[in-house]
Amino acid sequence: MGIVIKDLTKKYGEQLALDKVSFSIKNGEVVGLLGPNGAGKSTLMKSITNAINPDAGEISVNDFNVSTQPIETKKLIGFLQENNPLYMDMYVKEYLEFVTNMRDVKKSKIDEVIERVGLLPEKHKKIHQLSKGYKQRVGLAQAIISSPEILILDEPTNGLDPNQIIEIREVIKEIGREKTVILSTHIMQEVEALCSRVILLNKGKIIADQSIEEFKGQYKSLEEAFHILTK
Ligand SMILES: Nc1ncnc2c1ncn2[C@@H]1O[C@H](COP(=O)(O)OP(=O)(O)OP(=O)(O)O)[C@@H](O)[C@H]1O
Repeated sequence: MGIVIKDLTKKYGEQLALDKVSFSIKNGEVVGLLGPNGAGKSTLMKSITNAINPDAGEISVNDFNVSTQPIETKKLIGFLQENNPLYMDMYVKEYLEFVTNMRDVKKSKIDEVIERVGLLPEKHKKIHQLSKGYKQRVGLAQAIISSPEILILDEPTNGLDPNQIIEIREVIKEIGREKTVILSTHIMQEVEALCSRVILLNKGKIIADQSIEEFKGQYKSLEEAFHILTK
């Protein structure tokens, strides 16, 4: 059960983005995925969610194989993608209604999720009229609307103001009490606030995989660990 990844490899042309990456995540863990720009974090997240096809290796989610049983695995996962692709011409509610239709989710979840991610004051707007932070909330809303067992968030607080960062972190924290969460971020504070474990990627390889406590035992801070391990 959980997420099991074996020897995952992905190349874009000559660029090796993931190089035989292997690890497992137990259900209920909240894992921070860290690494410098271009380390392979988004590629890894897109592979787990079946948004791209790896060249080699295997991924299973709750014992379903991501490449051969995509329907089963997609039902288990909510995904907030990097750059948060949304239908800009739709109203917030209209878009979330579209998502509920696609994923076979009850319409009653729409109002619940709008409130949960703090979209109430902006719900009457079209998505293109929203500020970046509120667009990010719509992305988070679509990721959690089906109450997925696993939530994968690619830089979820990117572009948010400090107040919004705190609010969105609270939402993620609450979800992380019950569900499995993998999130990528460049903000070390965020990892410390939300995650119990860190997987550090560099040039497509895992260079560290341990608990926050273990990192803190070995280094002055998570920032120092990142700096020393990735330079
Ligand atoms: N569609 C693509 N075509 C070609 N190369 C790509 C593509 N997507 C990613 N890459 C390359 O793969 C490598 C890993 O990129 P990826 O986006 O997974 O890194 P990342 O860790 O998420 O980086 P960042 O922190 O900057 O978001 C990089 O060298 C990147 O240029």
